[in-house]
Amino acid sequence: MKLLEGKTVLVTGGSTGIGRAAAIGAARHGADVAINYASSDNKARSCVAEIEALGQRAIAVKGDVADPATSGEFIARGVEAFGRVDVLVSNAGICPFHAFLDMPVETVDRTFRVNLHGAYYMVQAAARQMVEQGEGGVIVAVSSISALVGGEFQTHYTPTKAGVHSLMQSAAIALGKHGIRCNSVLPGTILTEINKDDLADDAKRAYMESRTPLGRLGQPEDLVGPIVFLASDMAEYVTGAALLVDGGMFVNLQ
Ligand SMILES: NC(=O)C1=CN([C@@H]2O[C@H](COP(=O)(O)OP(=O)(O)OC[C@H]3O[C@@H](n4cnc5c(N)ncnc54)[C@H](O)[C@@H]3O)[C@@H](O)[C@H]2O)C=CC1
Ligand SMILES: C[C@H](O)[C@@H]1OC(=O)[C@H](O)[C@@H]1O
Repeated sequence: MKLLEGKTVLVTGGSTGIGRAAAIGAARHGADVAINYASSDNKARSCVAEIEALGQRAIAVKGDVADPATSGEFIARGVEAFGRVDVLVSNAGICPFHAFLDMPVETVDRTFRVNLHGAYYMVQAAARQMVEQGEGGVIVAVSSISALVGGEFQTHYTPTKAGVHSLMQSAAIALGKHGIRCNSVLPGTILTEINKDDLADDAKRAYMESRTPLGRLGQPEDLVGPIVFLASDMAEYVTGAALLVDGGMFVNLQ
């Protein structure tokens, strides 16, 4: 069953990892897709090609989500290509692991700007378009298990993920009257570019696996079902919710 037939889905940070899997997963469910991407033209092009091979339309729009101008441009290009925006997956993010006491100001600033400010601008721009269309819409933000628990080398990162989670709660209230649903997914540890170096440490990787009741770390594709579900009419009475997608890691104290 295709859950997003005829929908237009926009995904930030869509050329790699979770965003790419979500973009291609949405296309498999019948959506036309616009991806925002930061740097690699080749990866963005290959994502577009993969979506087109599924028989759906796709565009890639380059832009830094930390720049407030990027959000308006991304939404406008999506509307220009497909006529409307039904779903935004706000996913772009960075996690430059670093110790707390000597954390560079620039690293804190950049992480906040990309992960939290970027999500804010994108969610606001998509919501403005959805309100103008007058037929509701859906926003799914990629927060993290890190919205709920800390990380020694993530003191600049975990607050942004708590912020994204909180943004979805407040946006759900602000936008409910317009029929726009806002939810977040909270991935656990998913094997992507963002943590390739961190998990190159075999001992750390084995420890993270051992903490996961389902016995393995996640793959980007593990997020597709939860994101597509929240984006679809199957979740039509779900808003302001947060869905952990972590193989059980969060509940595993001892
Ligand atoms: N991999 C993991 O274990 C987890 C990841 N997440 C979140 O998932 C999201 C996606 O990350 P992953 O797929 O894991 O890693 P990834 O590195 O493959 O994906 C992040 C994407 O965001 C893009 N991006 C970074 N800065 C950007 C900017 N300024 N403007 C536009 N795009 C930008 C990157 O180019 C990349 O395509 C992030 O928000 C991350 O915080 C959340 C929980 C766990
Ligand atoms: C990048 C990390 O491996 C990953 O990011 C998150 O949000 C998770 O909590 C993991 O720490």
